[in-house]
Amino acid sequence: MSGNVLVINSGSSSMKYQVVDAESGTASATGLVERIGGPGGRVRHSTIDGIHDYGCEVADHAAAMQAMTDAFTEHGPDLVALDLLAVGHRVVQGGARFGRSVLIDDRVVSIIEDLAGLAPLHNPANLAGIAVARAQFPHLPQVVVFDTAFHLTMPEHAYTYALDKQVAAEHRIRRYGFHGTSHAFVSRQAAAMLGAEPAQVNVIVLHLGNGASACAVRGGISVDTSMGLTPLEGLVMGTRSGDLDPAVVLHLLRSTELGVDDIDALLNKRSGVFGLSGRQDMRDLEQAVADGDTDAATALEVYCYRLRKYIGAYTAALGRVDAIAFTAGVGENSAVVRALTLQDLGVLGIELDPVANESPGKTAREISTADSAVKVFVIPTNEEWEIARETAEVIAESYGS
Ligand SMILES: Nc1ncnc2c1ncn2[C@@H]1O[C@H](COP(=O)(O)OP(=O)(O)O)[C@@H](O)[C@H]1O
Ligand SMILES: CC(=O)OP(=O)(O)O
Ligand SMILES: [Mg+2]
Repeated sequence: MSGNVLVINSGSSSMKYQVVDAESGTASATGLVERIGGPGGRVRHSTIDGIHDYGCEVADHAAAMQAMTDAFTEHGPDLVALDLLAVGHRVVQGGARFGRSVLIDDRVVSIIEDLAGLAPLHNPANLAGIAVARAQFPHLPQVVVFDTAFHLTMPEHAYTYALDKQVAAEHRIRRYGFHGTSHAFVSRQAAAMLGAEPAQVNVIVLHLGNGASACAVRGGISVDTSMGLTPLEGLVMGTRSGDLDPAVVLHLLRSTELGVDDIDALLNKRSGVFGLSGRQDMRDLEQAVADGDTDAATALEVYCYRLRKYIGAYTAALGRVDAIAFTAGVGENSAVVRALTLQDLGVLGIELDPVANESPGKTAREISTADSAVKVFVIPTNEEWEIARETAEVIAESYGS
C-alpha cells in the first residue's frame, strides 16, 4: 500500500521523525529533536531543499512534537499537502503480547504501560511520543511497530533463561530481542542480493549502531538474537557492556556503595567501548587506535572478538549460513571492525575481499571474495521505511486499501 507515513522514534532525550512513502521508501523529510528536557535543545530538519539546524527550547516530549510541527510549518514540506496516511511509532518492548504491529487504542497503550518495567529506558519515552501524537493528530490513525515482534518466532530453547521456572514466569523473564525492524529489513535485502526468496536462505545480521545486536535468521524467521530481556545483553556496544557474568552485579552490590540505579547506569551508560577507552563513537575509537592508544586498541579487540563469537554461535545454530550482513552506523561504515571481526574465519567459509571491504559506499554491496562460501554484505538499514511499511499494512487490513 502506498501513502506517506509520519514515523516517530522517541527516545528518552531525543525524538527522530521521518515522513516516508510506505511503498517506495522515499523520505520527503527527516528530522531529529535533541536534548529534550535539558539545556541546549536542538532541531535538525532535512528536506529536499536542505538542512535546517537550530537551537530550540524543548522542555518535554510535547514540546518536541510541537518543535517538529513548527519545523514542517516553517521549512516545509506542508504536512497537509503530504496527505498523511497514518503515524507509525517505534515501541521498543512489546513483550510476548505483540507478534506484530497494531493499531493504537487505549487498551494497547495500557499494555505498553504495563510492559514499561521490562524496558524502563525505552518504553516510557515511546509512550510519551504516542500520547502527544494522538493529541496532536487526532484525525490520523496511529500504529505501533515493536522492536521485539520479529523475534517472537524464536524457539523456546533460544528464548528461555535457565532460571527457576516459577520466578521467570511470574516476572516475564525471558529473552525478547530488539532491533527487529532492522533485522527484518536487512535479512530480506540479503535474500534479494542472494537472488532468492527469504524463505530459502539463512542469514546472520549484525546491527551495529550505538545499540548493537546480532540475529540468526532462518528462512526469513528470527531463530536467535543477542539481546535478551532488555537491550543490554549480547554484543559490546557504545556504552553498554553486553554479556557479563550476572554475579558481577551481586559482587558490586555487596562490595561497593553502589545502588541498583547506579549499577544500571554503569552497565548501560558507562560500559562498552566507552567504559574501556573513554570513547563511545567508533570513529573516535578508530582514530585513537591509529594514534597508538592502547586502551582504545583493547576496546576494539574486545568489541570484535565478541562479534566473532556470536558469528560462530549462530553458524552452529543455523547449520548453514548463506550470508552475513553488516548494518547500522558501525556495520555500514567501519571497514576496520568488519576486517577484524572476520579475520581468519576461512574455517567457517567466510572470505572477506579486502579491497571491496575498504571501498566506501552508501548502497548495499558484497564485500566477500568470489570463492567465499558465505557471502558478506554491507546493507544500509532503514528502520523508518520498515515502520512505514508495517504501518501501511495495518491500515490496509483495518480500513481496507
Ligand atoms: N564513518 C564511520 N566509521 C566508523 N563508525 C561510524 C562511521 N559513521 C558512523 N559510525 C558509527 O556509528 C555509530 C552510530 O550508529 P547509528 O546506527 O547511527 O546508531 P543509533 O541509531 O543507535 O544511534 C557510532 O558509533 C558512530 O561512530
Ligand atoms: C533497542 C535498542 O538498543 O535501540 P537503540 O539501538 O536505538 O538504542
Ligand atoms: Mg539505530
